[in-house]
Amino acid sequence: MRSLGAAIVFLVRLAVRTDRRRFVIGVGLLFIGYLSTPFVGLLLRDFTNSALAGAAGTATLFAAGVALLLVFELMMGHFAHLYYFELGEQCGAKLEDELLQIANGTPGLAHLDDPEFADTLALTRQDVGQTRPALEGVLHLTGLLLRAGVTTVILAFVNPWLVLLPLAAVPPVLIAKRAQGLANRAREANAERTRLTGHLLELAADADAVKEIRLFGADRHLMARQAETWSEATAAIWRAYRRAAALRASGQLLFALAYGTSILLVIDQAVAGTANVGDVILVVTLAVQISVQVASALGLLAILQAAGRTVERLAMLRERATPAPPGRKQAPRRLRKGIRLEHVTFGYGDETVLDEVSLRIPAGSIVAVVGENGAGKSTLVKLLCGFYEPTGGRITVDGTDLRSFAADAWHGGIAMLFQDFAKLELRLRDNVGVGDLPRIGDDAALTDALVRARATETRDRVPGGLDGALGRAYADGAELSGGQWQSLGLARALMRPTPLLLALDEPAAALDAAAEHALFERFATTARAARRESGAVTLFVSHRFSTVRLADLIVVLADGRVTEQGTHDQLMARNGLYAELFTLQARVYR
Ligand SMILES: Nc1ncnc2c1ncn2[C@@H]1O[C@H](COP(=O)(O)OP(=O)(O)OP(=O)(O)O)[C@@H](O)[C@H]1O
Repeated sequence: MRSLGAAIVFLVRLAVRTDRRRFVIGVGLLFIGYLSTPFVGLLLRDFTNSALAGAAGTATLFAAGVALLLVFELMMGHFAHLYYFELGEQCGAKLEDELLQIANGTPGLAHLDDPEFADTLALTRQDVGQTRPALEGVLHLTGLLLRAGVTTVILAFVNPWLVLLPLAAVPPVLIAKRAQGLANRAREANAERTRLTGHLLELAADADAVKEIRLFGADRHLMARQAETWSEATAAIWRAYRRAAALRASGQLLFALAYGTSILLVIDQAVAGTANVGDVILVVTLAVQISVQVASALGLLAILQAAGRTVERLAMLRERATPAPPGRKQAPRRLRKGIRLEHVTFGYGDETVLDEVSLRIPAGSIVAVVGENGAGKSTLVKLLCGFYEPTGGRITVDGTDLRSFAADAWHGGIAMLFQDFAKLELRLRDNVGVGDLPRIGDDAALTDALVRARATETRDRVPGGLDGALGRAYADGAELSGGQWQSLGLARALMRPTPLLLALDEPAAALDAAAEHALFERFATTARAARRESGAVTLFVSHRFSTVRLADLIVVLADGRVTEQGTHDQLMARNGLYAELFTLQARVYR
């Protein structure tokens, strides 16, 4: 019940905050409509009595009154709907906004890696689509309660015992609440399976995955797994639904008993002469109304209980979201000394990924990070970008702890190409221009970045050039190769005029050898310009040693530790892992 109350308070507050005028008018019209219904019973009673007394004129007037009242009730409901429908949609949009804030307003990425947070976020996003029905549910339920109040008063005038009839609606409501809880628990217990089912379906329909899936003949296997998981999940959920339906039916049976008893009571009164036929018609009409109301209230309660869960989830997300504290420092405009990692330790969960990493990266230097798969190279880059905070040690920029900078300020100084760069299916201008939003409309700046990223050929392939659309999301969107998408990612990174950190995580992974060489040449030119302008540090992760050897400092990571560092010549002379890997690659590519 507490979560139900919380949902009602939450939704009413949200609606009032969103549009008070619309709320008041919508509620007013709806309640007027609801309150008019019981009076239909009174008019029917008077119609019956007049007809039986042979007063045809009065009876006709009452009959017309019934018709008018019914039309009035319908009209009020219709006009009210226009107001609260729109309001419900606005409330949903507001919650969507809040969820985006929660997901993006917390600095770093650690919260998104937390499975509980990610699951709750996904579930809440689904549920937010139900905001409008939930708000409608609150309004209708309140209307029903008001109507029940008026009905009770009218019934009390016929026979005081009849006030118990609306109360007889309470047990079915409580039983329905239990039934809904049963169904909810079953859905939650099977949420993992339901998610897996959805994922397997998406995988089978995903254009990128489908090639390999077909080639390996794995489609049947995946669909069989999907069908198996789906039938397991649905069997468990349907079992719970069947039990919930049986419980609800038992509640409704209780109400039907009360309904029959009250009609017998008033018929008995009529036989004894303490009530007239009109009273019998009145009670039958009101009892029918109550039974319809009980059925609608049960449906509304189910919606509101789900809304209660959403409110709880939202509260959990709000609690976990930690916006950056205000008053943090601004990042320097120019690097003077450089970046230092002092005994940096980090892990995504319990497992340590970086272990006591200490490094000095002087301002203006070009650093290459090498190491085997899973050694922690990308993680190191993400820590330098401030997406995660070290669990031990610290990273300093010109002597200042990275944690003390405002996240936005530090990100503003980073030009980054991620290993899993984003294929932003937007107009080409937006795809590249988001790298430096103030210059998104500056064709010269965009072209310069495309030239430096060697992406002009890609631009020329896109119908409409800078304003052409990219990707499958558009009917006329240009589809690009992996390397072409990456070249746009690089152009995006190069949009920033004076970065402090230019970071490229395997920039050449999708390029051929000639393109890689040309890329590094241009990259070195950009790095030298950035070094002059802002003392920028350039850091790149690569598995290609022909490129790596050109760096000022090469860092070898193994199992999350720095095992070697120095220039190419120093590391070759050391004859360690670097020398071994370099020689191996040189021999293969000779
Ligand atoms: N978001 C994440 N959540 C949990 N574990 C992660 C996450 N990202 C990476 N890891 C784990 O951290 C370890 C280091 O990953 P990282 O991507 O830093 O390696 P890498 O050296 O860049 O590898 P590669 O050369 O294959 O790109 C791996 O064991 C990986 O499974």
